[in-house]
Amino acid sequence: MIDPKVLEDEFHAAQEAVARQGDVVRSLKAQAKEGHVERSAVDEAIEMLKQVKIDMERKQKAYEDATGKTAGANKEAFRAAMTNALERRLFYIPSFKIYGSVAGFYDYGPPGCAMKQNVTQTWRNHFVLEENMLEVECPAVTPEIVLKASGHVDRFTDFMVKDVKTGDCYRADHLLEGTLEAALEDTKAPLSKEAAYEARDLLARVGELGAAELGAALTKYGVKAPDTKNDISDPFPFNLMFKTSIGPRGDMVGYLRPETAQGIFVNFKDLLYYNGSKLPFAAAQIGSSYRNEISPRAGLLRVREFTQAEIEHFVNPADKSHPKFKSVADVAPLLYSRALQMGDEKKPKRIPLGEAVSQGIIANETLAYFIGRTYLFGEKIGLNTERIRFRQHLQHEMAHYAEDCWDFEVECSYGWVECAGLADRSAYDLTAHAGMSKVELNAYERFPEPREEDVLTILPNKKELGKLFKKDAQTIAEALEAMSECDALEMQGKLAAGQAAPLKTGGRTFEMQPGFVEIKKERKKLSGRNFTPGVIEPSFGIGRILYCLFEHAFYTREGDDQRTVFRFTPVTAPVKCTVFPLLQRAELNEKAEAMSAALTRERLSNTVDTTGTTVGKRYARTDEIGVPFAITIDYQTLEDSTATLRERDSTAQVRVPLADLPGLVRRLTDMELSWADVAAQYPAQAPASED
Ligand SMILES: Nc1ncnc2c1ncn2[C@@H]1O[C@H](COP(=O)(O)OP(=O)(O)OP(=O)(O)O)[C@@H](O)[C@H]1O
Repeated sequence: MIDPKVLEDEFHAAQEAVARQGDVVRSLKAQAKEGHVERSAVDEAIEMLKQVKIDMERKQKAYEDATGKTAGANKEAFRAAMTNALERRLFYIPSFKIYGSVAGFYDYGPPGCAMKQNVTQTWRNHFVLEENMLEVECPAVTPEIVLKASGHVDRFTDFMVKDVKTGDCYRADHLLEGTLEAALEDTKAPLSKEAAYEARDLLARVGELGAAELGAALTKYGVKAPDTKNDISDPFPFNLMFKTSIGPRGDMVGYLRPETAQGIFVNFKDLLYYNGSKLPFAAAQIGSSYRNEISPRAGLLRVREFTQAEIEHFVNPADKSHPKFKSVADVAPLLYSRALQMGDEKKPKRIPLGEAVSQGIIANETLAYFIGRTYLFGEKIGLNTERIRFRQHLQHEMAHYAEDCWDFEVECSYGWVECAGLADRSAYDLTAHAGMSKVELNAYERFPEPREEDVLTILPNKKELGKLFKKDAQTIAEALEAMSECDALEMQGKLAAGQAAPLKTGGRTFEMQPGFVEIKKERKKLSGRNFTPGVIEPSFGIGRILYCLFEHAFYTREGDDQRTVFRFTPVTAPVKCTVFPLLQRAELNEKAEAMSAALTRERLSNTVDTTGTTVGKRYARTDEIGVPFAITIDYQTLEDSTATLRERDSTAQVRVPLADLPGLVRRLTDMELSWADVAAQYPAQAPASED
């Protein structure tokens, strides 16, 4: 195998050749304009540019195939150029900027807001509308008991280390990961075979290391504070939730929710009733979540307040088929299954979802259905489907109750980023909330035929309870009857051994003695059963998706003056159309305003640019925020009521009657029509110079 370093060097050399040839083309073009060189010299140089580009792409691919990474050095330059465009055009802005900003918080500016809204609305249409999901909106401030039940109060922690001199905080696992990756990639001082094996093994387990093991590893690999190279403290757990108090007395602890899902679980009983007590059904929530991330650094990818879009699809655990699975059975996303991750090649593979389920790669149809729908959603909003994959959690990455988990990962300059998690969480969440709230969170299933089964019965001895507990007896009897099977059997065990057993209800604890309650299993004929539904949870982060979309859409236009463009799909583009009066003349401006009003009536966001600068500059400005279509009003418009319509990516133009334009742009935006359809229907217009 060729040394990846050699491949990387070859790729960089090819990149430089492209840049040099780009300069040659630009200079020849300028000279040709002045008549100093023949046009054929420009064409020859452009042909040459194409060749060196093909060579560069081949070398980039060879490097990426050999290392599984996105080609390195230009990543930072690409990201810097893109974030520059995003921040300059106010897609997003560090929050509280005039006060020096606070890490992990961003404001969306006008185009950012519009895009976020478009992505969220597309998500709602694609999932909520399509599946008839029950959408809810719950408060972000959540009382402690809810998050105690879900496990967040005790376990929603990351290990943190501090710079011993400056007190700066870092995520311990991220520091270790960075150090291990650098050690494994270091071609100047390569690790021995054994050391590389150990480092790789540790890297795969970083997320599950306890404090002691993590601390030992940080010491062994000599990890220092990245900014100062000072020593770091031992790792210690840090809970990521923002704590607050509810009410003026300040004695009720609350947290800002770290995910929107819990709001759905606590409403399960009412939602099931709303759905006619029928399963399966799904509920969804879109809203802000809050995590006090230890060291948020990667822009929108890791922030402290972000929008989540979550689905909880409740199913009978005995039947996880999905009625619409057929519609995605032939969809073949890149699947990075456990087996492929452990295999020699370590590469994902396109596998039709029907096959993935029948071969047991994905645990069940419902989970696979959502994987398919997520893939189609990514495609719809304009993510590059070659840079989308679904990575299955390794066994040790999954919570003990989870049956199968896949991350929807999107490749960007930071590597593969988790943009959504899709998990079969079994009945864990509802069981946890039923246990804490003492409210039954069950569904009922009627059997096709009655059947005989062992059934648990709980018979409180009301006479005995009344004598001892007086007015509390009724509450105690009800709490006994509402016990889960697991709690009841535990109590039965204690009472049978002649011991007392505690019963917690309404914030108090009562001691149950033998004889207070009879707990037994009886054989009964049943026509149905109560059960705790399982849940399949697709959980999306809108900000991460948006960021990846920015990266996939950003490019610098061929050759000439390196204009930056976002090739957003019309569905997600922040503004759908710009209207330009060719020159600053009242009669042209008037027509432009009328066109803008007509577009607005079609619910198409649009702007009129009357700045009077060259058309080329105005096109460049709209390309830079990804506006897909532009209408130019010129003197011919005054004569024959037509205008030019330009498409951003091809820069092609057609001449269209004014009356047709709003409807046409509407259909293009809804992707009912392609640009090829439009070009076939209307006469081409020789493009005005874009210089
Ligand atoms: N700090 C964050 N900033 C932005 N989006 C986030 C953040 N944390 C989670 N998300 C989004 O919410 C989705 C679901 O949350 P989940 O709890 O599964 O994330 P996670 O596994 O904790 O993420 P990570 O491991 O990257 O911290 C993620 O796939 C991601 O898109």
